[in-house]
Amino acid sequence: MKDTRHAGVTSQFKIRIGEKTHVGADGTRLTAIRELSLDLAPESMTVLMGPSGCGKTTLLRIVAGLDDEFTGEIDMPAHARLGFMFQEPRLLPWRTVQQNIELVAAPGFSGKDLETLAEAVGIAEMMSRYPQELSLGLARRAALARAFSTEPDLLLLDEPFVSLDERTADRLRRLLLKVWSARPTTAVMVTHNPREALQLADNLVVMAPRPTHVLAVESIDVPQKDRDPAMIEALLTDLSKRFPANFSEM
Ligand SMILES: Nc1ncnc2c1ncn2[C@@H]1O[C@H](COP(=O)(O)OP(=O)(O)OP(=O)(O)O)[C@@H](O)[C@H]1O
Repeated sequence: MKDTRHAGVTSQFKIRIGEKTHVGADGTRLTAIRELSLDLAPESMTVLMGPSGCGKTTLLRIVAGLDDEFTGEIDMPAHARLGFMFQEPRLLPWRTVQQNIELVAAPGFSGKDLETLAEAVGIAEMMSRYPQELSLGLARRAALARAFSTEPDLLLLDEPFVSLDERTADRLRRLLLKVWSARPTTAVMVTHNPREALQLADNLVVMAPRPTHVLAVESIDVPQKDRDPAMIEALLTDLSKRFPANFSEM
């Protein structure tokens, strides 16, 4: 499944940020990122782990093209399609789940593709419902389906499973791996949950406090489906010794 990934292959996504400074309404300047360089391995899951407020969302917003007030460059193929999944599902309330997905789906995404995806993420029965009729867990499933329906070249996930109960979060992580393995795409995810990071990441990016940059990139070579709790705990013990600010219990 994952043998389509080639860690040695040149990245199509290169992030080079000299500096990103936020300017508050009162003129206060706050530098969130300084000298950050990161290449995303093709069809890999890159997970960003950094102290609270270090600049992770700022980084995702820049990569997404939502913020262009920075020095540096984001190198990606022209016409690369981006998919997003944020903490808030951000579904349009006046459209059904199906309409929300169809609105952003890739041109070649057929009705059959939609059916298959809805089935895979467990929302087949919910397609004619409106977002406010869904629990947060179901709304996140819909958001996951919407993100994949765009058939993205780059998928950006900003704490997609935060504030869900652990069982629901775990189910959603499995769903993410399932749909992602069926159609591997280059992905970047932000999380505060070290176990989640170790369960999902091919490459784990250890980020410095603000102004943030990359402290280390740890590759986890064992396929996600073969990682058991004992292995995750062993990795976590090792990382929390080396990077206590990023991997201590949160
Ligand atoms: N639009 C903005 N204007 C001013 N300051 C901002 C703006 N957006 C973010 N910041 C500040 O920049 C810093 C980095 O914010 P960011 O949201 O990127 O951090 P984060 O690592 O994603 O945080 P968290 O871990 O809490 O989710 C924070 O101090 C934040 O308050």
